[in-house]
Amino acid sequence: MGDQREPAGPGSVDEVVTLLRARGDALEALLERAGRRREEHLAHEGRPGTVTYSPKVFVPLTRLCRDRCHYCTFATVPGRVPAAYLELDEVLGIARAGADQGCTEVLFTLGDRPEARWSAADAWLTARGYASTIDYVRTAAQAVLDGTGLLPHLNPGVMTPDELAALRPVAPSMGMMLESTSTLLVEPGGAHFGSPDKEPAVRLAAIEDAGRARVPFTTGILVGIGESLRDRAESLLALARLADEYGHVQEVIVQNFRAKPDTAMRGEPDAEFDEFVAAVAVARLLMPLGVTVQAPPNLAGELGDAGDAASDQALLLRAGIDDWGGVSPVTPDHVNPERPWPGLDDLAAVTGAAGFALRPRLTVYPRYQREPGWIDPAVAPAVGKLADADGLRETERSGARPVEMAPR
Ligand SMILES: O=c1nc2n(C[C@H](O)[C@H](O)[C@H](O)CO)c3cc(O)ccc3cc-2c(=O)[nH]1
Ligand SMILES: C[C@H]1O[C@@H](n2cnc3c(N)ncnc32)[C@H](O)[C@@H]1O
Ligand code: MET
Ligand code: SF4
Repeated sequence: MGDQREPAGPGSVDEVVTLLRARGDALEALLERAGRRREEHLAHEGRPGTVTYSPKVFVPLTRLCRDRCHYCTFATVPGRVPAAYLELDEVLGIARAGADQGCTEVLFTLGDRPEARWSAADAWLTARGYASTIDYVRTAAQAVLDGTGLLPHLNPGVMTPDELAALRPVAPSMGMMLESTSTLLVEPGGAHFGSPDKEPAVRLAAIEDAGRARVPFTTGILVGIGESLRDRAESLLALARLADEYGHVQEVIVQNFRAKPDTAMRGEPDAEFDEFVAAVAVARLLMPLGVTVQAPPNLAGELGDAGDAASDQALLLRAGIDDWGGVSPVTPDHVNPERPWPGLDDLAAVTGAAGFALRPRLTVYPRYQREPGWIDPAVAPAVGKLADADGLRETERSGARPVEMAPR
């Protein structure tokens, strides 16, 4: 993987900020550059003309969390949930429903270390003999592997080196968003005030630890949480450096937080989306070849307006994404529950109209399957059973239909 880094262009923070500001003709030029870089990336990976997604189910193992991110509606209090954690049979029920629909991924997304804050979480774990939330994640992921053959992707927040090592045999990939390198956000009034796990130094160190542990890793940034353009530039540069140094960053998610209607950007929805699209394009330019750039399709467009979603999705494709992330025929996006998944036919149509074939993939990307040392021997057979010859997922077996490609 070592030689994949080419000078992708913008080097200094100032240059990156200028690109993030691009609008009008400058934005058009940026999108074209990013599109060319995506073609280069896909050729480098041996899958030209292919945009992927992961057919998945979402397992919100616990919605209790020790952090208090101001944008998060996922985290809640013990009184509002039937139990602190899902039981193993509930997890398996969700995974089996996914298997029936051709899914290959079980996404474990959960609150960070809730036992450090909530006695209900601590009591639940203790009663069942688990030492920590991460210990229970390991058991639940193993149960999914054994019971369904689906592949766990683990997104449990900050992990220590010991925890990464413990989880590696039960999941071919893990992830954690950097969110932002902005230290101001952790100060009073900031979106991360009261969230010790969102301290930028802690997050950067955890992503680095995942690299040392050789865990194929998903990370990314959240756009529009009060960070400045300079913060955004520094965040993307930091991720590019980590990807370059350790080679473990399989994908970078650029996720848009949509500011609520009563905040500063009210009345400028297009400007807001252009700003997000510029961030996507800049991510593509900065990342080494081999790093997928992902944007979720369900956060595009005005809620309930299919045409608007389709045109926003088309813009994301122009900005250089090559993946839509996890899409579920079974479970909602529990992090953004008001935003339903697009139908696969619609997503295939948008992707096809842009000149790409939409293909299902596994949680772990093909290059980590090809190169030795990335996937733990304990979980490698489960990956092998689901993978096509090229390391993606066979289209027929996933329930997704092949798409006619429009001329480019
Ligand atoms: O449905 C979602 N999937 C999310 N995913 C899942 C992602 O779309 C896929 O699981 C990965 O691409 C692996 O296939 C994340 C995965 C990570 O590792 C880190 C953050 C996220 C964030 C989300 C999210 O907000 N909603
Ligand atoms: C799982 C990931 O989802 C993102 N996340 C959390 N809350 C929101 C929201 N309201 N809108 C968009 N993304 C969000 C964070 O980046 C987290 O790491
Ligand atoms: C629901 S948020 C995703 C997982 C973890 N709590 C984090 O913020 O990183
Ligand atoms: S750490 Fe994750 S689950 Fe917890 S409040 Fe923040 S975004 Fe929500």
